[in-house]
This record gives sequence, C-alpha cells and structure tokens, in this order.
Amino acid sequence: MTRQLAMIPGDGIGPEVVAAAIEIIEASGVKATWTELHAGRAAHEKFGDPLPEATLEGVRAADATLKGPTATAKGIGFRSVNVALRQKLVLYANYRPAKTMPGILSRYEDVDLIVVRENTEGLYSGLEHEVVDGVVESLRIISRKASERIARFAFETARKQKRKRVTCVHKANILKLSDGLFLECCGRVAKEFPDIEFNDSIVDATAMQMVRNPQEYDVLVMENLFGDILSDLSSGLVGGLGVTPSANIGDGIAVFEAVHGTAPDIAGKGIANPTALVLSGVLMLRYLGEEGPADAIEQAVRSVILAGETLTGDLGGKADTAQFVAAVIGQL
Ligand SMILES: NC(=O)C1=CN([C@@H]2O[C@H](COP(=O)(O)OP(=O)(O)OC[C@H]3O[C@@H](n4cnc5c(N)ncnc54)[C@H](O)[C@@H]3O)[C@@H](O)[C@H]2O)C=CC1
Ligand SMILES: O=C(O)CCC(=O)C(=O)O
Ligand SMILES: [Mg+2]
Repeated sequence: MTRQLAMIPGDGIGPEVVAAAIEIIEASGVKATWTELHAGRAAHEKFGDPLPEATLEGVRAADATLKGPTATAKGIGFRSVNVALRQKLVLYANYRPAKTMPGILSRYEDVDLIVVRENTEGLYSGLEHEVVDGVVESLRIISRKASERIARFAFETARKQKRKRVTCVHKANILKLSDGLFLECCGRVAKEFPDIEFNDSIVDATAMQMVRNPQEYDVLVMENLFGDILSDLSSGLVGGLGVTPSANIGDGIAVFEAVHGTAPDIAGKGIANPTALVLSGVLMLRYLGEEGPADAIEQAVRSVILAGETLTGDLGGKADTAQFVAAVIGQL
C-alpha cells in the first residue's frame, strides 16, 4: 500500500534532519508519496503566515506527518506554531519515550520511561493579558475532558506496551483546583485499568527522583508545561535531545517530530544528529502498521550507534549528518 505522507521541513536544523529521516525511510522500502507543507519562521517569511491553512489541511489529509522543529521567538513575534498545530488539530497526546541506547555514553543504564504530556491546554492555552501596567496574567486551563482524555491515552499506552505502572505527575498540593482536578481525573480513569498500577508524584520531587533514580519510572502522565520540562529532562537521561523521538497524536491524525528544537547554534552546518527524527519516523511507521520497516530502521540505528564509529558531535563523535545517514542505510 502506498502511504500518503506529509512532511514539514521547519526551521534551523529542521530541513537537514527531515531530509535525513526521509532518505532512511525510503531506503527501508516503505512505499510513500510525500507532500511538502510549510510552517514556522520560513513559512512566515514566505507566506506571511507561520501556519498557513493549507498546512493544516495537508496534515488532516495525510495518513501521517513528519515535522521538523519550528522556531518561536522569545517574547515578541508570532505564537508557537507547535502549540497552534496541536490545539487546532486536537493532537491531544504528546508521547515522548526515553530509553537507554547501548553505545551512547550517559550517566544512567536501563532507563525506559515514557512521558505522556497533555498537549492542548495548561499554561500553553495562550490566554495571556496585561492586567495593569507591570502586571501580566497567564491562564492555566485544566479541564476534566482533556485530563481524562490524556489519562486514558496513558493507560491505553501502558496496556498496549505491557507496562506496569502509570504515575500522575502534578502539583496538587499547591494548585489545588487545577492539578487537583487533573489528579482526580487520572485516579478515576485508573479504575478502568485494574491491570495497571497507578500512583502519583509531586512534580518537583519527581524531577529530583528522575535524576537520582530514573529506572523507577515507567509511564508518566502530566499537564502541558510539566511535560515540556520533564521530557527534555528525560531525554538528557538517555543521551540528549539528539536521540529522543516524539509523537503528537489525536483521533485519526498524527504529527511526528523530535523533542528538540531548531538548534540555531548548529543549523546549516550539516552536523545535526538526525537520530531523534529518524526514531520519530519509526514511531510514525508503527502508527501506520509498518512494523517491518520500523523494526529494520530502529535496528539499523542501534547498530550504528553501538558500533560507535559514525557518531555525530553531540554523542562525542566526528561524523556529519550525511555520514550517519549513509551508515544507517548501509545497515538496512
Ligand atoms: N517541536 C519544535 O518545533 C520545537 C521547537 N523549539 C524551538 O527551537 C528553538 C531553539 O530552542 P532551544 O531552546 O535552543 O532548544 P534546542 O532543542 O533547539 O537546542 C538545545 C541544545 O540541544 C542541541 N540539539 C538539539 N537538537 C539537536 C540535534 N538533533 N543534534 C545535535 N544537537 C542538538 C542544540 O544544538 C542546543 O545546544 C526555539 O525557537 C524554540 O521555540 C524548541 C523545542 C521544540
Ligand atoms: O513551540 C515551541 O517553540 C517549543 C515547543 C517545545 O518546547 C516542545 O515541543 O517540547
Ligand atoms: Mg520542549
């Protein structure tokens, strides 16, 4: 079957890592047509809109979309394209697994956890205003509907992947109403999954405990900002942003991208590590039911990393993106 896939090159290292991932996916034998869609700073400069309507339509029409990172300026400028894309297309679940990969020097062994991040509300609702001069207010929206929906996604993921435990990460001791509701919703959904253990953990202590003893965690579910922070943290546990994939999942619609951003410090140099986006591509192939090519690509990436001869700079090697891609394709 020929898959109708979309791709968004994005900004910074985006076009480099997207091209690398597509080359590897094509080499795996998957039959696909790719439609190029535009988003981010590049789209803003070209079309006057960082997230054109045609891009939203293209993502809706595709079987799945592979997306490069898109830039969002600090303070001034347009709103995050990522946040807008996730909200407009109701990509409510952000799935970010972090698993130790043999061959990558990291401080930890045997980490295998999944951050499930609520992707549509929380502090990313974009509801900010100046109350009076010098005082601004950002609204942190937590709804029963979105909280139960993400909790159910976390438990279903745990069940599908034969995981033992879901941990709700929150700050319900301080944010009594909002995180109180989130925790209550997770607890209610947990009752539908008696085969999966459920517990909860306060976010600051969780951050400390993830650094001290990350092996203790299995599936973690949390609201948007906590998930943004702890997913970068968890990527740091297993080798960094260059190797951690991510998926934005809605009902019948999905966008696959890395946890990392546009990496302006290394953009255009051809040295970015494409592993994170390649592994996001693996998640995309599994989502499409293309288990064979997904397994083959994952195995090829693991072999190249274990061999350690063609690693990119972030992993302590000297290879550039093209050399890494050639090594992976050589293993396929
Ligand atoms: N999903 C997305 O589109 C995301 C976009 N961003 C955007 O990216 C821009 C830059 O954000 P930063 O906070 O600097 O985070 P970043 O993730 O782009 O970079 C942080 C550090 O990690 C390194 N890094 C990231 N990806 C790498 C890769 N594939 N290979 C090697 N090294 C890599 C960078 O060189 C940098 O030193 C911002 O405009 C931000 O809004 C940030 C996160 C996600
Ligand atoms: O939209 C952005 O600029 C940042 C997004 C982000 O940090 C993430 O997806 O984890
Ligand atoms: Mg982030």
